[in-house]
Amino acid sequence: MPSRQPSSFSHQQSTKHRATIIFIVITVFSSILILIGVLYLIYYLWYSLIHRTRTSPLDSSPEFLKLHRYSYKELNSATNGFSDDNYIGKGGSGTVYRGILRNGKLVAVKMLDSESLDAEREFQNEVQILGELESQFIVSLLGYCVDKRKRLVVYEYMPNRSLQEWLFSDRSLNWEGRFDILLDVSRALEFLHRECDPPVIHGDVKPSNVLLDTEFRAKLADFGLSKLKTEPEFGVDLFSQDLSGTLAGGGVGDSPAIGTPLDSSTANEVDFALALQASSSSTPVNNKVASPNLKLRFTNEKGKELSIGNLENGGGDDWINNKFTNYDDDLGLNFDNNHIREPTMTPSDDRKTGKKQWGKDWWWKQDGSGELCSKDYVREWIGSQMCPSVNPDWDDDKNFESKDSNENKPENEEQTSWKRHRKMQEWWKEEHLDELTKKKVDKKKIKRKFKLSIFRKKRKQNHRNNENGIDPNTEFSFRKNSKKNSEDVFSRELSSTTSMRGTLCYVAPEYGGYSYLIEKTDIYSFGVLILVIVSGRRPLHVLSSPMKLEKANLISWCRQLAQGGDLLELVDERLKESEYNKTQAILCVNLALACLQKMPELRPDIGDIVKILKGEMDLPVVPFEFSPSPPSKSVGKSKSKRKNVVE
Ligand SMILES: Nc1ncnc2c1ncn2[C@@H]1O[C@H](COP(=O)(O)OP(=O)(O)OP(=O)(O)O)[C@@H](O)[C@H]1O
Repeated sequence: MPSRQPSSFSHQQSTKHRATIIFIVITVFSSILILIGVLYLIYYLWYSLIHRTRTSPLDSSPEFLKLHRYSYKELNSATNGFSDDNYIGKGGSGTVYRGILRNGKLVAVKMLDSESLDAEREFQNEVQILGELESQFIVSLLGYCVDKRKRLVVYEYMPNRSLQEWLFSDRSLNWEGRFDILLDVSRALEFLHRECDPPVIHGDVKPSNVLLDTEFRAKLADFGLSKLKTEPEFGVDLFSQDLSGTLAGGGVGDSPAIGTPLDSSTANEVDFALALQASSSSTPVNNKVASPNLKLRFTNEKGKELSIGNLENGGGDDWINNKFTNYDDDLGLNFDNNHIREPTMTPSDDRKTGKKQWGKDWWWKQDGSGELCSKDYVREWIGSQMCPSVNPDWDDDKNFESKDSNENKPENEEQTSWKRHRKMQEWWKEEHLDELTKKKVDKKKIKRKFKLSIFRKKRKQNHRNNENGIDPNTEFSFRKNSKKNSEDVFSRELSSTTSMRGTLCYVAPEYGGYSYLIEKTDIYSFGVLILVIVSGRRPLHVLSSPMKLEKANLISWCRQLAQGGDLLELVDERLKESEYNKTQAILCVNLALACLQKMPELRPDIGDIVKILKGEMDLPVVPFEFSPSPPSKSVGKSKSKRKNVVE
């Protein structure tokens, strides 16, 4: 009996021990489970939070719902991992690849540059606007992909790529093909301006945005910069707002020819963006005039500096030179210094005439010997972008003020340069502050828009690109992250501005940064497109001899010819090798002249353009500034429209 007691005790002990172990195990397990649950919950909350911020706000918008949403995996396999073999081209906002979807459909996939805010905006624009459009003249948007930070858009594939690739290469388009393309683009614009409600302004009409299908019918693409014409913009009449009562005679009918020099009081009223185009007026200038505010410098073959012109305001040239020395390279312009001679007109001559020449009439010099070159063109344009009153970078200059005031000390090169820079600012203030105030521009907003530093950075990058052998025959596109590869004509970022849109030479003069984008802005670009299609060359293109510099600016050259030359001189030499429709070519050039008028309201509207191209309507009266006969009011009032067609 006594021997049983210890055994029962040990049994009790072991049961208790087991229970403790089970309890501990259960506690540990449940704690682990609870911990895992809590961690999962935290992860889930974190993930959904992150996921939500990465989802495009447009995801729930009706346009998105209508469009097909592709997965990144799907597009990745369609393009074979975005392989080089499928690479089509690079634009200002992304890279385009050819792809084959699972259903066998051929598509073009554009991968937007993910780092850029502009890319996000362009993505939303493209999807919201293009996603809504259905027309045989507009490239179809098939779908999109949003994957974390990646943004992709899927378009119908256009086998013959862009018009640019046909116009500026060895391949050639015959006259009929070119004319049909013009008609198609005009119908695309007619659809956008007249059939869409609200109207859509494309904002970037140019050859690389005209895509060609198998039959070489054209479709307008790239709505990244496009804009819906919103309510407050209806009826906005930019020019009558700003210029009425300031131009001689006040009304349009009595206003001077667009190209006629204005006196200094009226010149202040002209939109500073006129300089953007540098599309000089057709009015010949009898005196060779350098921009009174720019001393122009070139280097001859031996590296010796040629100095052209003087500075009324004392400087700015070094600054401009330092900053933009390579722009002629960037534009692919070769200079034959023999063409560059000293202008005979000095600033004092300029004062005598009482006319401000800046931004006007400076490109083309009547006697053909004092032409300025594209460097000046770019300088003038750049100058127009550098609004000192609103550009934070100009403030740096204050640092040099003390140095400037210390006149006893000899100036070093840097000081001289900055002094000129400051004078340039003052001049700019003088020239443009009025306009800015008149337009009630929110200066803070503009300050953000004119980020010179970004421009400088980009300029350096572009220069590097140039050194790396990238084709310098380029168009300047006001877009971010332009890194097209060497086989492609690439766009270049000049500003981070949100409203500065379009492509240099194609953008209308009134649209210089912050004015309204209106239908007539597209009409201007269409005018440039006509000339480019007819001539088969870029709007700004300087070749070494035998082409003279006066022909470098296509628009100016066309305006010159309109005043007494043969418009058919503009026609692409490749077309001249065989028969082409000369009547149609003349009609096109005259139509271009009408579209290129500086006053937007004088440009024909797209409905009329389509009718004119179809032969259903006569050309409008050619602006008397382009008339071969001396400008007179009676010409403008001529009853016979056809008589005014320049031939
Ligand atoms: N749907 C398409 N089908 C075939 N090729 C296309 C299509 N879309 C674009 N491409 C090609 O890809 C190139 C790049 O197009 P993208 O629209 O990105 O830039 P871009 O129009 O050349 O320049 P930017 O964006 O600066 O205006 C075009 O020049 C064109 O040749």
